[in-house]
Amino acid sequence: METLLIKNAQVVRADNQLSQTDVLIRGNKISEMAPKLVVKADRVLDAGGHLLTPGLVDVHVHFREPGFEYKETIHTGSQAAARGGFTTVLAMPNVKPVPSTEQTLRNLQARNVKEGIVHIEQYAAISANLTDPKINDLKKLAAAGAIAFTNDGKGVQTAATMKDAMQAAVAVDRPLVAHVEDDSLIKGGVMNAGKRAAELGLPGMDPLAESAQLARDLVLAKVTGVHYHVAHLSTAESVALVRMAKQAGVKVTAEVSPHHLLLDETAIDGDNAMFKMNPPLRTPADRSAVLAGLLDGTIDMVATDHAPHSKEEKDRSFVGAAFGITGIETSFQLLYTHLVRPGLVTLAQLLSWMVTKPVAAFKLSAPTKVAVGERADLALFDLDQAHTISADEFASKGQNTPFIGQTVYGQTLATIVDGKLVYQTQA
Ligand SMILES: NC(=O)N[C@@H](CC(=O)O)C(=O)O
Ligand SMILES: [Zn+2]
Ligand SMILES: [Zn+2]
Repeated sequence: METLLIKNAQVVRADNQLSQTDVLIRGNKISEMAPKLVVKADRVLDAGGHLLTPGLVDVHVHFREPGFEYKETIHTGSQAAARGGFTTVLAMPNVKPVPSTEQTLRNLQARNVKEGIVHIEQYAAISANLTDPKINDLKKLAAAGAIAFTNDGKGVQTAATMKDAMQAAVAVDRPLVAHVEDDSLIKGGVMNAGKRAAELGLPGMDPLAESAQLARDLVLAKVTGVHYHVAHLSTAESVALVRMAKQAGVKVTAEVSPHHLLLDETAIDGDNAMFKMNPPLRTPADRSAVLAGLLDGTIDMVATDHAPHSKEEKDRSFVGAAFGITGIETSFQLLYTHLVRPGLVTLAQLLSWMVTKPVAAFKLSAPTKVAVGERADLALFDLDQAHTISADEFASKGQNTPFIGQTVYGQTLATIVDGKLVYQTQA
């Protein structure tokens, strides 16, 4: 079996202390760890005293293939994931055709395996075209290996459809993931309704579009007993609802995106569609609330909602541009820089939100620690060297992020999947 020896790495222990180690990988597993390993290996990677972690896990990415390969492909999306330090991602079903049948799902899974350089789990759609009131055959889709079900991109508009979907998801013991958005409250809005939208003269979206549908779903989740997962939660009201629901014993988990943690509507510097995404950037109070929710465990994890679009689709005014920003190549770096470095959270906390919690919530096979016997899905990060994010460095086809130009720490030096180096920075 192939061996790879990683020399002189630092790993984070559960108590947030760093400890120095060499790591020997044999095949796809870690076979030995010790401060100094004297062994012959087929390949040696000098970690240079940098941070080695379990590969990051992102439960919310858009890879656009098939149907929208001009925005991203499975290959470029997974290269972007590796460049961000991610080794497992869960791909959203808003592609063409939407995986609503066993056959379309199986085709997509085969493509993920063939084209992907990281582990890609595939979501199946709740209903045809993400909009049909009648639900798909979730039993068949689960048997074919759907990791969970979602109509991400669209809210499930009626309680009847959501209740049916929850009951079907319970029956196959898979999570139901919700993009909560009540269309009747959106009214053509393109950013959060409120002060900034008024200043910019742009149509606003009522934040109740998120929380009102979430409240409905939490009641349905309580009654059906489903594991209900809230995608890209973004308002203070939503945090309060999930907090109450958890206290009431509802089986609910929630994710927040890096941009909702780090930006709010006051950052929108004009009619600049780099700041256009769904849900939109909210108020400073909402931003504080989602961070507080993450800190107190109401929100379980961070997910990027990596949503690449072409230059042309984002070069339009706010009203005409596509919703969504990329995120998988900058998320760890931004959160490390803005949350861990200033001492707001620990590295161990950040890794729990980007590895341990997503693995637990979605019952993934990905490793959650760097330890002997674990699958060798690993990432090596440079926490010391400053780096300025630039558009031309992305592996993703998408360059649509408002974080271009920011200086961050935590660049990925190397990423290992199943014991194989899939990404390494040029020295
Ligand atoms: N987040 C976005 O603004 N856009 C996503 C869809 C989604 O996540 O709802 C996309 O697919 O582009
Ligand atoms: Zn969504
Ligand atoms: Zn999404």
